[in-house]
Amino acid sequence: MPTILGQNQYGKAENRVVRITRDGDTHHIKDLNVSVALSGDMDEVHYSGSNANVLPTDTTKNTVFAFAKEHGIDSAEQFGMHLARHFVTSQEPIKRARIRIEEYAWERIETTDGNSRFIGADEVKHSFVRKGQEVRTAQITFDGDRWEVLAGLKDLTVLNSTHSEFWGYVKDKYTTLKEAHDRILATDVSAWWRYNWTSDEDRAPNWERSYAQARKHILQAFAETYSLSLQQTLYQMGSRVINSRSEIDEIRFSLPNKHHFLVDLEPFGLKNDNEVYFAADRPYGLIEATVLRDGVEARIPVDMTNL
Ligand SMILES: O=c1[nH]c(=O)c2[nH]c(=O)[nH]c2[nH]1
Repeated sequence: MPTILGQNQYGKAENRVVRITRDGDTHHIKDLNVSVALSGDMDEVHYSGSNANVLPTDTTKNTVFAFAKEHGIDSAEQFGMHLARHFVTSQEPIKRARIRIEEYAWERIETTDGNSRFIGADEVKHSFVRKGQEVRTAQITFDGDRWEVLAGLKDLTVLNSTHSEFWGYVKDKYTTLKEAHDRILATDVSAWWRYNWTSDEDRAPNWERSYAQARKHILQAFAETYSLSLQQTLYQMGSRVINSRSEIDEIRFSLPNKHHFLVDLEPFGLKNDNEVYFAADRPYGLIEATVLRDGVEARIPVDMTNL
């Protein structure tokens, strides 16, 4: 049976580009997932394998990152228009470009304590939390006599665009990681904490307020810690919760290190001054630990945060 080629398109999907714009020590973030689909005179590559009309998908990826540097990202629409116009007008065989973009919204982490040297008025200028993300969790156990209440959250996505370093680590023959003195630190916070209330004879905590306060302290500690490792940030977040909430004795975190790699723009004659990053989704570092009030026994199961 003879066959003919039908509709076809190609390009690089899901380019995760993060653009940081620095206005003094106030940083702005644009976080996009950009998919490029090109079509045009592409019969030959399908029929005979001739690549004469094919702009590599790898090039379309590079263009996304280079344009983030060269043109900035004012809006997803404008950025998409720049890209689409570029592909259609610069390559004769390309007749149509479809750019799909998802934009992830971030808001600044607020502080009310006024106790950090990194804080402006009431916001940390380089610390962000993803909008509308987290899921609140709870686990209640009762044996007819005693209560155990665990509470927590997951998918609370946070990012510091500076005040994070990672260096001085062990190096063996397989180590290739470059030491970082100014990197992005981003994670999806999963946490479980345990209330020390166990008996109906005692007054139970105000669950709503405790949750809101624990969340606030986690965010503020993340924003206000000058981090030398995600492990250190984790410990700061945990001890901030334990020290400020007497009703909580124990907190366990599972923190994926969401790596952001600086994109090498040198091949395109562009300098990347800590502005354009590739947000990798996997593999990721996974940093997990419990922080306890001194003298209490650890009860939160080690694998709780993976449930
Ligand atoms: O904060 C970090 N902790 C690590 O243990 C680690 N390991 C790594 O490769 N990068 C990082 N970052």
